[in-house]
Amino acid sequence: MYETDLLFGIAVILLFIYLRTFVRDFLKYHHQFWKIPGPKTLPLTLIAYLFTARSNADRFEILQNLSKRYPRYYSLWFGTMYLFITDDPDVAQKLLTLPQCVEKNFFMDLFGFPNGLIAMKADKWKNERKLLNSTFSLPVLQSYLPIFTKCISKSIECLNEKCDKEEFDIKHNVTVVVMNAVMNTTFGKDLSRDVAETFMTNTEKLLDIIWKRAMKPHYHYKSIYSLSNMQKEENEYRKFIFDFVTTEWNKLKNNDNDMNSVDNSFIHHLMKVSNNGRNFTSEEILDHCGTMLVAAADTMSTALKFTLLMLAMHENVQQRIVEEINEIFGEEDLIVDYEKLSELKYIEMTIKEALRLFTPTTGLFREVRADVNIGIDNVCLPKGTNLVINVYGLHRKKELWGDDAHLFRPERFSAENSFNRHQYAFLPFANGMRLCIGNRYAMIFMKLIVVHYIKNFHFSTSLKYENVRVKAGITLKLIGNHLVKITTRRKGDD
Ligand code: HEM
Repeated sequence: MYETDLLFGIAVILLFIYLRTFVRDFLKYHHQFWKIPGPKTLPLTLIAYLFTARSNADRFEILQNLSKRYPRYYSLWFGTMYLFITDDPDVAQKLLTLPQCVEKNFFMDLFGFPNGLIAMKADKWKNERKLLNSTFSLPVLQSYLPIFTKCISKSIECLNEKCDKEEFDIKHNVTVVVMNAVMNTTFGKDLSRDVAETFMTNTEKLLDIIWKRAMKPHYHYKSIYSLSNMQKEENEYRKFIFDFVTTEWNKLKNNDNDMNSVDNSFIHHLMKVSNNGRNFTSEEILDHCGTMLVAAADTMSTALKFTLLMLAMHENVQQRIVEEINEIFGEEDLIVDYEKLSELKYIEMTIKEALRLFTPTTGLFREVRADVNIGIDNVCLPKGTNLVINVYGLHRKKELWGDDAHLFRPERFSAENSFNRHQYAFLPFANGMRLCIGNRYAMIFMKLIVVHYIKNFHFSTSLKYENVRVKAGITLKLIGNHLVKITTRRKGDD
């Protein structure tokens, strides 16, 4: 009896908190809510609607269908949150370039690492970003080329073991090569295969839990979430990553020799910034490094897994890449410096097309800090509105990409075909004020992987393009495995 009363009491209190927040926010936003198109359900109805969906993939589809039903933009209540969602490039451009929209919203607070660039509050972010830009300058990135090449050579040795055999999930190999490259350029350190995979597994699980929490409005309340098993799991994954970064940092900090040996890495460049007047605390250094590892690892491995799968499915594209490699390198062994890398235009187009269809980051989240006019239909968003740029929807819009928007066709990124394209139609790395700091890093590394892998192996798969299904998370996920078969590419195969 006592327990039932207690549970009833808790339920009443929670309902009260919920209704109070909802009524407060509803009074604040209702003028907009009625003006802007969107499902006019009460928040609880929409949540029920989303929850009756069988799976994460269905939920993602429901949200994407809403974008089709309300072209350009719409608004809805999600729990007690008022969301403004757009897949329109003009609106995206306006919002992503406005100082009033530089703040990340509540979803990004869940990411953690508050002193890292991704989740950092806007007031601090502006200066910090200026300082950190130097750690991703072109000379720094060019100096990473030999490191990337070494990691890729090791990866090719591992792939050789799978060559001319059965189909396998390329995920594991991609994970290891990405983690190794990122660890080397962050801490100047190699990882064993096991450690690389464990780090990636913890990262994926952490991001998965953050996403699940974001999708469950009752867990937006810290008091409720802290009682859940998800919170315990999240702590575990976070602790793994935090301990990992702390151990690496302590090793370097306590040993000058070690610090000198990593003079070509993010931590070294960060210390240079720190010694030049902006003294970072240990906490800030750990958050910056943790952010870089997590931000780089999951996004790049997602992008690469989809790119390789697309190559395996599109023989004609692979063939065109082989021709490009032959044109640029002839019969010589691959020695890929920055100039040669810049000449690999078709590989770049291929990666961009994979990033368009399978953008690792499906949405961008912001909070409006002062009332803003979105620049069309005289819509004004009040302070506090949560913005979502639906990048996945934007990248597949027929109005922007043509009737064949759903097809994998790298040619749409040729210079002539891109000439008239809206600057904000393609946002895999965001754009505007909080553009991804690692975008050039990612493109260099991914191009290098593709040129080496395709020079060495022919990719195929039994999977069919028309059966590819995805689900959203912090990064996009394929439903099923990235199955490929690789065979040795011999001279004359092309
Ligand atoms: C294919 C690979 C990548 C993709 C698709 C990607 C995507 C993105 C996107 C969409 C954002 C903006 C997030 C937002 O506005 O909420 C972002 C920010 C960021 N990314 Fe990347 N990223 C990639 C690779 C990398 C790499 C390699 C690094 C570091 C080595 C990195 C570090 C960051 C950081 C630190 C931010 C926060 C920037 C800021 O707010 O100033 N990313 N990334």
